Order: sequence, then C-alpha cells, then structure tokens
Amino acid sequence: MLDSHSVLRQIYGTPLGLLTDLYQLTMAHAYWKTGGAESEAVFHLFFRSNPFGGGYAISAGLDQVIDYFNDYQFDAADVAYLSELRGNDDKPLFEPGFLTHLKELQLQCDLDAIPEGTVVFPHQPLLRVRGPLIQCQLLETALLNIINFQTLVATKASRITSVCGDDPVLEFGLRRAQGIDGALSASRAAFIGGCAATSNVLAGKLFGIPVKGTHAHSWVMCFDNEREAFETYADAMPNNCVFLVDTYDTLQGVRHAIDVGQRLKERGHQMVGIRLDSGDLAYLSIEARKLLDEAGFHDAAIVASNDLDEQIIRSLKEQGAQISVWGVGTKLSTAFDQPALGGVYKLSAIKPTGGQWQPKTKLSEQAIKTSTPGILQVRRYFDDQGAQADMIFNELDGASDDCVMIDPLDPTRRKTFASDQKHEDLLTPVFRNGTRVCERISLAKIRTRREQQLQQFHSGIRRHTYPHQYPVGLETKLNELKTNLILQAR
Ligand SMILES: Nc1ncnc2c1ncn2[C@@H]1O[C@H](COP(=O)(O)OP(=O)(O)OP(=O)(O)O)[C@@H](O)[C@H]1O
Ligand SMILES: O=P(O)(O)OC[C@H]1O[C@H](OP(=O)(O)OP(=O)(O)O)[C@H](O)[C@@H]1O
Ligand SMILES: O=C(O)c1cccnc1
Repeated sequence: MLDSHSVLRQIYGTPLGLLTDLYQLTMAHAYWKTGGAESEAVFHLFFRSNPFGGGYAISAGLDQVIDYFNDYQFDAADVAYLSELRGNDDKPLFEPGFLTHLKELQLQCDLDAIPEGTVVFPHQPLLRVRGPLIQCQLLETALLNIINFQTLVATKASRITSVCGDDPVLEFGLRRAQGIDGALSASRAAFIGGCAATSNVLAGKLFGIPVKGTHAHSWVMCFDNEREAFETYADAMPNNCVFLVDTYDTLQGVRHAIDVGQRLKERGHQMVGIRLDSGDLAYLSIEARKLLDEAGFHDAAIVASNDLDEQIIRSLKEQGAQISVWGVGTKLSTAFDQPALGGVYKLSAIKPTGGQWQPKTKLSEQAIKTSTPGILQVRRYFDDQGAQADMIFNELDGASDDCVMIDPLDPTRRKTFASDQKHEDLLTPVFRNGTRVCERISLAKIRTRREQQLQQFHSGIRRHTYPHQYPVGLETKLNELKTNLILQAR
C-alpha cells in the first residue's frame, strides 16, 4: 500500500534518514561490521510522567511517523555527505560497504502503535518497533522527536480546551513557536487536543485544519482613527469581520465596532464579533457584552487573546468573563510550562539470528526508571464506570489467566480482572515488514477520538490540581521477569 503524498516530503523536499543523532549511525556501522545488524530486536517508546503535573496525556504524531517510515531513505547526496565525515585519525568515519548498505536499505520493521488521540499514561508503550536491530536503532531519534513534541502539545491543548467547555479555541502560536516545524507540528497537535482552528495557513493546507483569523493592531494604527479603520476593513472584508477593539480605548473600540456592525447589517452582512487583546479581560468582556447586547448584536462573538493558558482561562471563567472564543498562542504551541515530554525509546528484547528471544532491561538507581523487558502490549480494562486500569503484559508469555496486575513500584498494590472482563489492547498494527497495514485516520476523526476517549475516564484524571493517578501496572509474569532480570544484573 503506497501513500500518495507525505507531508514531511512536501515540507522538506528531502528524505529524512539523516535526521538522526550521529551515534545512531556509528552504532549502525558497528552492528553492520560486527555481524549484529540482522539480530531481531524490539524497542518501545514511552514517557515516564504525565506532562504539566496532569493526570493523563494524549498520544499524537503517529501520522508523521507513518510518513517517516514511508519516506525512510538515504539518497546519493546523503551518502556522499556521510562519506566525507572523518574520525579522530582523520580517516573516513564510515566504510564504503556500510554506506552502500544505507543506500540500499529498505525498512523491514514492524510497527505497532497506540492510535493518535488516545488517552495514555506513563510507562505504557506508545510505539513498539520490531525488526532488524540496525533498523530499529536508526529510527530512534526521529520517532522520539515526532512523538514527544506532538504528544506534549496535544496534551496541553486538551487541558486548555477542557477548561473552555464548548467555547472554540483558536490556535495562534505560529509567530512564537519553536521554529517552522515546531509551529506546524504544534498546529496539528493542538487540533488533536481539541482546538477548533489555527491561524497557521500552511498547517491548514497541509493537514486540513480549519483556518481562522481577525486583524492586527497595525491595521488600526494605519488609519487616522479607529472607526475609519473598521469601516475600511468592513468594506474590504465584509465576510470576515472580527474587530480588534483595544488599540486605544477598548470600550470606545466596542462602540466603533457596533457602529460599523450596523452598517454591515444594512448591507446584508454580519459582524462576526470583536477581539480583546489587553487589559482586564473579565471586566472588559462583561462591559463589551452589555454594549453588544444593547445594540442587538446578541450573536456577536467576543474573542479574547493575550498570553492565555488554562489557568488564566479558568480564572476568567470564574470571574464571569463573557468571552465566547479563546485565541491561544505562545503558551500552547511552545508548551510553555513544560517544554519537553521526556519520552524515551528502550530496547526490551533481542533475538540473535537463529537464537531465542532474550528479554532486556536497563537498570537505574531509581526504580521508576528501570525499563520493562519483553514484547509488550497494553490492555485497558473497563467496568460499568469506564476505563478501570491498564495492564502491561508480555506477548512472548501472553497474559496469565487470572489477570493480576501489580504496581511495579509497590508490589503490595494489585488489581485482579475477571478473564471475561471487557478490555481493549491499545497497540495496533501499523507496519508489517516495512509495509503499512492500517488505514490512515483523518485528523478530524483523531480529534473526535480524544473527546470520546476522555469520556471513558473518571473526571479526576482531568483535574489540574492533584489529579487522580490512573492505575497502570504489570501483569504478574511480566513483573516476575522484570524482578528476576534486575536481581540477575545486580
Ligand atoms: N481578569 C483577569 N484575570 C486574570 N488574568 C487576566 C485578566 N485579564 C487579563 N489577564 C491576563 O493577565 C496578563 C496581563 O498581561 P499584561 O501585563 O501584558 O497586560 P496587558 O493589559 O495585556 O498589557 P499590554 O498592553 O502590554 O498587552 C495576560 O496574561 C492576560 O491574559
Ligand atoms: O498571546 P498569545 O497567546 O501568544 O496569542 C497571540 C498573540 O499574538 C498577537 O499579538 P502581537 O503583539 O504579536 O500582534 P498584534 O499587534 O497583532 O497584537 C495577538 O494579538 C495575540 O496577543
Ligand atoms: O487572527 C488573529 O487574531 C491572530 C493571529 C495570530 C496571532 N494573533 C492573533
């Protein structure tokens, strides 16, 4: 199954094999030279704590991972570049045979992934990559780059949109995002997280996100007075009038908008609303609403922007602010209060050619950082109330019949599930032997999935202060395997 287009290719116009850390290539070279390259390996991508001190995260980025797999390639120019790199003896870093291997490389990996828009938790694999060791290793950095950022921003957007209820949130982050790709990826992830539209027109074109916009202070400042600015704008753009009213005196600005709105009405158009971008947004929105309603503009929206985030929006709502549309930029697209998710990609099992699977774990002084061995799957159990707990198990063993889940950090904490209890396995096949085996899901469906997913969970996980900790544990045999590997290593 071939994909007709790849957004990554459209943006960068080049294959992205070199979008990796040099050490992936030096390890790949060493595997190739010493015979380990074709051993079968399994890696999992997971994060260790929920971002923003919250109770959940929203998975995002898989569609770009699919693009990345589809486009994975080292072209002639890439190989020529690599051939020029030198080691500390000034000799070529990579042998020509390895560079030929890269040039001819075709991904043979299997990929299983938790679908985008799913509510996810620490320690559960979002991606599982299985295939030749050399290939799994080469994929690490870009997979982390894609999933870490989009999952982070989708989660931030989900927190913001949850506070806004049914009010639309417009993502305005492009101008202050971390570079071009940071902005584009943020627009996509923000939409998954529940934003209604973006101001980023390229993101609109590439991802099919609705685009929306008002006008800037510069428009008002180019005229002798605000009223003339609004009138001229209304003449030119009668079907997109949201007047920015705070350039000089906000409530006077609302009166000017109302006057121009009346003229628009007479000409058969409708003023969409006004935008507030400074001052006390609670007070000004309440006063603006009164003025608009008195003039009969009951449907006119009050858009607010200015360094908004979920805390300020919640506070504004508590103050009775009459804001109906929220423009959120910097704090959303840069994931301002936590700039990285901290997801990792760890080897968990290896099978030398002709040998048996060997589960692997990476020890750490901190128990929470010790990685889980095996070929993992995540099983989400449901009861009448919704999602009850997630159990990670090892597909090499299968889940045990009594389905007991253990908290690896406190083995006295356990949960037992009935063998016929409703459940869903979260990791689903995406690639088999380098070929895509699943349908691509539209961004609109992913966005809806997030909404539906959140309904499956106790509202306590959505709480921003001291959220409920959703139970995630290891199936008994997997916990034993992990404990034994730790004991052996020590
Ligand atoms: N009623 C309110 N309650 C809580 N926060 C508010 C309220 N009104 C505005 N804010 C927030 O307070 C911050 C105030 O921003 P700032 O100090 O830049 O003031 P300003 O009035 O916007 O000035 P400027 O003209 O420089 O933009 C913004 O993040 C804004 O969203
Ligand atoms: O505050 P954010 O959440 O990042 O939202 C985007 C901000 O960007 C614009 O301001 P800017 O001063 O750049 O331009 P302007 O002159 O159009 O207001 C806009 O007016 C918002 O305040
Ligand atoms: O359309 C807007 O109002 C807008 C767009 C980008 C940034 N700030 C505001």
